Amino acid sequence: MLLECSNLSKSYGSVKALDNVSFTLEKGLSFILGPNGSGKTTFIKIVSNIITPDSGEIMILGKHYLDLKPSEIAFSFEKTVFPPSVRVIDCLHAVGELRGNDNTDEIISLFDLESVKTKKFRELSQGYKRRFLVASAFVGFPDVVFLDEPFSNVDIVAKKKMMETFIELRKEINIVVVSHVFTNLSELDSLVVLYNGKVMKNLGKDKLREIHGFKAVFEDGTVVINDVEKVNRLIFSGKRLTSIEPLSLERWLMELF
Ligand SMILES: Nc1ncnc2c1ncn2[C@@H]1O[C@H](COP(=O)(O)OP(=O)(O)OP(=O)(O)O)[C@@H](O)[C@H]1O
Repeated sequence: MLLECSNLSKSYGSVKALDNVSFTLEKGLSFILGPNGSGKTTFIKIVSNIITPDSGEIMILGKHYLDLKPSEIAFSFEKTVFPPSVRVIDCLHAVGELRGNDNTDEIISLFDLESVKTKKFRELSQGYKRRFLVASAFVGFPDVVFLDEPFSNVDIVAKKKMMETFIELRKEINIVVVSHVFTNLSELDSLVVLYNGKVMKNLGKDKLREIHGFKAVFEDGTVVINDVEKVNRLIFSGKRLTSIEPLSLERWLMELF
């Protein structure tokens, strides 16, 4: 197991941003998903020690989360700003030195930063800034990387490439993506869905692969998911079936809300 979060709570005044949240993440590639205001940022701020929880515990790779060293855990935040005049390549080298393993060249190649490596942070487009911030978390190949909204401002081609890179890297590095957008859900090793500060779903690899089937909609608005007997019963009771369509993991997720 990669991460165990137990009874985690954090309130801002009367707002319960995380309300007694417990979940587990498997090693590999995981997503923590949720709509705006569900508590995702609060969680990543706690893990990165920016804020302290009111109660609860997080264990990562068998250690208390605050006991992990910079060579073991890394973060990419949505709103991180690097010094504007620092060059991409110099910044990645500095991170590599800090983590005791400077594999900047490999990172530049993995995240397609070759064309901008000599540019200064302020010269990067929003999409390249995001790619650079995400890439910087992987320098030195820490044991686990937390990525806050890694796909924001990234075009669809770069997003696809980034996701392929995550899928490739997960054999060596545990990756936790915190996001309100999702992709390739069936390839994940675990998924947590947060909603209003609570865990709505926590699924591992096997369950994620199981979510497929069908969705039947009846004329009176009744929706039946993956229940052939119920569909038969409703048809026998005289209800008219208006549509039946395949159910994907993405559709299943949307049905939750
Ligand atoms: N510093 C703060 N002070 C007061 N309330 C806060 C603060 N930070 C977050 N909140 C509230 O806590 C709740 C959870 O916020 P959080 O930012 O963790 O959600 P989120 O899932 O990351 O949302 P988003 O996707 O919009 O970034 C929201 O109701 C938010 O308004």
